Amino acid sequence: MEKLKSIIPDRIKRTIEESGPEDLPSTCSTLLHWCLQTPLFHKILGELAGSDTALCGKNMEAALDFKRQGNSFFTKGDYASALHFYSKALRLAPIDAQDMEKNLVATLYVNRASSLYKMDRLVECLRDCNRAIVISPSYAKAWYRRGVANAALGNNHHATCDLKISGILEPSPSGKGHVERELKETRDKCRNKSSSVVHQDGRSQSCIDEKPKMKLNIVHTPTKGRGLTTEVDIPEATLVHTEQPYAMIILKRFRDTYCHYCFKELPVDVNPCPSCSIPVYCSQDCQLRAGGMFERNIPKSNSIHKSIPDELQKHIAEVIVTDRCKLDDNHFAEHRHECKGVNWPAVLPPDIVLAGRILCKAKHLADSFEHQIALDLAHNYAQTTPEDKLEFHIYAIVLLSCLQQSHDPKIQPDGVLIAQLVILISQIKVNSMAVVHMKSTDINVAPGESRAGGPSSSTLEQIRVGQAIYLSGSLFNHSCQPNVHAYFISRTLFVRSTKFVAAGCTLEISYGPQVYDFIHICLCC
Ligand SMILES: C[S@@+](CC[C@H](N)C(=O)[O-])C[C@H]1O[C@@H](n2cnc3c(N)ncnc32)[C@H](O)[C@@H]1O
Repeated sequence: MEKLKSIIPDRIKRTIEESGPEDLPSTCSTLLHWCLQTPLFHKILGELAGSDTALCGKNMEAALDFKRQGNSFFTKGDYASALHFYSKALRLAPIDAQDMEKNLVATLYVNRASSLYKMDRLVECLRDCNRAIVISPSYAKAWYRRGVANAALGNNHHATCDLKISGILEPSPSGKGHVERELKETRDKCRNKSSSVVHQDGRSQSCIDEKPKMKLNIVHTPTKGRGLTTEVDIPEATLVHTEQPYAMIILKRFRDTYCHYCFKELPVDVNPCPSCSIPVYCSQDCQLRAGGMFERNIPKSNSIHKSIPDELQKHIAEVIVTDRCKLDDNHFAEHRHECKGVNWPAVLPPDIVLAGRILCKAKHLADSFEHQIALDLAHNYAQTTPEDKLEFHIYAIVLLSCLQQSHDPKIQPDGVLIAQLVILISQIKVNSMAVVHMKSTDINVAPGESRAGGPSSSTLEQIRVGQAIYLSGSLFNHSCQPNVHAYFISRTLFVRSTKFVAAGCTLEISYGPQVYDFIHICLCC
């Protein structure tokens, strides 16, 4: 990109660097025209959006190689390393690929479930069994592993059903004998103990249902543009605002450790995107919310095996449904347009990929690219540095061209659309919030000094996991002596008062220690 920037003719650079918002359709159109005639632009576009250079797609050979390494560690009893390699294989395995006669992804989930079982991670083991069963409901080994894990958890009724199904589906006589023995043991245990059901999906219910009781009003302030107030007095520690993001993106360095949808730390049984190798999620639920439903030929439970009795068919249907979340019709799957295996979603800066998400969401809501994509947010394009103006232009053209090539050929980059995208990028710079999560790390001091059975102390660290646009939340202005504090739980923004705020006072957060791109006005500064 730097190379492309360096060969832009000076006269085009100058008009862009001196441009105001009203000049954008013309400057964007001029730069687009130059790009389209420049071989380097087409080369860059080919690398970012071309299918022959796509590195972020699925890769059967690499997946099989990781699977072999996983199997080798499993055989040696190194279950943590086996789990690591099965997860790597899952990230690359094509969803419909067969490995011998079984679906490769389902096999990998069962192999990983076996490692998790050995590591005594039974809830995670059950989740992986469920994932395998959703993909291959007639996979005897998946039902067997599920039965054994349920038995270990004391879910005796589920264990018995799982093992009975496994026994019916298992083709080999020795395998059937093995299942029979396990079933007998489980039945014996059932006789001696009462059954307790341990939650199988391990998804925690959200504890974030608190809603603010007041309405926020938009006011025009003399020095800071629009701001927010309320008509009532606000006691200290009152929740004044909650909001879901309009669009959100994880930062590059947290791609392997945090869920790309809910931004929580990843569990050991990560869920990869079924269609590309970039995002990983903490659950099937998050994966579906981010990527939408990938239609596959999942057999109806009653067609799995004719000799399975009705009560077990019911059990199969319940298991298959466990991992499906309900999405409303208007739900926008924010990663869907990015998962074609091409490189741009992994390579372009998060700000720009976020702009792509907003653009595609606007298209999804309006069902067209012809409608305005601009959001009702402040921007400061006029005050932007000349270098940034040039950069916004280049990225806007590159992003639109990538989307046209890899997502929707109906997108036609022209001066007007590119100008809207340049403004959108400026709005993201001014309004996007750093999504910060707290992480506690246990610290053990010298061995003799630590308390028995636990760490001697822990530190609480703020981790900036991602970046998001909250349409109302971005109306909070900055103060060095703020009266409200913004924090995040998963994707939700919460704003709470830190002191008593009298009715009519503007509610202001601290944007944090940074170099502000506006003339910073505070009573205290
Ligand atoms: C996230 S927006 C806040 C909402 C904005 N005032 C509006 O009208 O949409 C950030 C912008 O608000 C203005 N702003 C916020 N706090 C300010 C402050 N303490 N001093 C001056 N301008 C401020 C700046 O223009 C800044 O770029």
